[in-house]
Amino acid sequence: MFNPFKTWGAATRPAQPSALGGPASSWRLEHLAVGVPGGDTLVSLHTRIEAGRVTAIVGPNGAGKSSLLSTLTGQWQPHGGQLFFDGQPLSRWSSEQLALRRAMMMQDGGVAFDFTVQEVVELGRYAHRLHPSTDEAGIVARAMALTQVSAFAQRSVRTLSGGERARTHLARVLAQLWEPAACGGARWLLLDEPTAAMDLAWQHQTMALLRDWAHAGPSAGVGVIAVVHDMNLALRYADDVLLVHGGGCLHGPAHEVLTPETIAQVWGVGCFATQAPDGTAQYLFAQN
Ligand SMILES: Nc1ncnc2c1ncn2[C@@H]1O[C@H](COP(=O)(O)OP(=O)(O)OP(=O)(O)O)[C@@H](O)[C@H]1O
Repeated sequence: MFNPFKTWGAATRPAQPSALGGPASSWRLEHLAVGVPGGDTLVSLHTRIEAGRVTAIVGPNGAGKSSLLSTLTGQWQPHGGQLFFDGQPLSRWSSEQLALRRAMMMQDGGVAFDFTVQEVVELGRYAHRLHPSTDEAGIVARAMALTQVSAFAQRSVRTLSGGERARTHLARVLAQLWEPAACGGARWLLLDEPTAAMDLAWQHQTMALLRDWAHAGPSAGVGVIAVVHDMNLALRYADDVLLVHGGGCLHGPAHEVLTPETIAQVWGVGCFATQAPDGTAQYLFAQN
């Protein structure tokens, strides 16, 4: 049976020039089969994700979004196909090399020990311990200031609210990638529902910050891959959307993937387009 989710990927899109001026950095997913270790394959993907852009991973509960992230981070082995990071199979990268190039914020923000907020953010700098920056403390302080957790610096993360904890982990991953990697190449943020626990203002501040890191400012050129459930956040802040559904994916510009028709087909929710004052398309939803 015809399944559009298995036929349209971004694999044939031309490479974007790198905002860093170097060679384009990308993840290449070649017929990549993703699934829980020892379980069935959840989704197969054949596409390429490029740096200097925000890519939102969307899809229904259980579709395989977190599983895809776990595969991209190397925590889970692919069930099949190939996964290349900057042209090299992911398995050929050492964890030390990868830690200088990509930072991860997974769904469970719990920490095993009773760390303070500052200690959690300092963990982001662990990857740089052999070649520290000239201002390690300043990086940690600036990352905490950016996500406004400085006031909690000496509190145990276990005592924070869900949103405060999420902002602490956001500061951690930003601290990890604060400076361009000495080895060159773009830096990547892999984030699983970073805004899920955040209030309305922080959802927008976080997505705007991620977009700035991808597009503008001193950190321009960072690749951002983030699982999000909010279609309007994805429409407003993501360049591309990778929609995981029914064992396959759609990947392309956000407004081309997240059409009212596709949303109705995938989630069974009615969707009416409206326009924000800045011209951004946004949707109103109603159960069909
Ligand atoms: N460690 C695990 N062991 C067994 N099954 C798992 C495990 N992790 C996930 N699964 C199952 O794999 C499927 C995909 O899970 P995954 O977390 O990737 O979905 P998701 O798209 O991220 O969903 P959500 O939107 O609910 O976060 C689900 O059916 C889930 O129950």
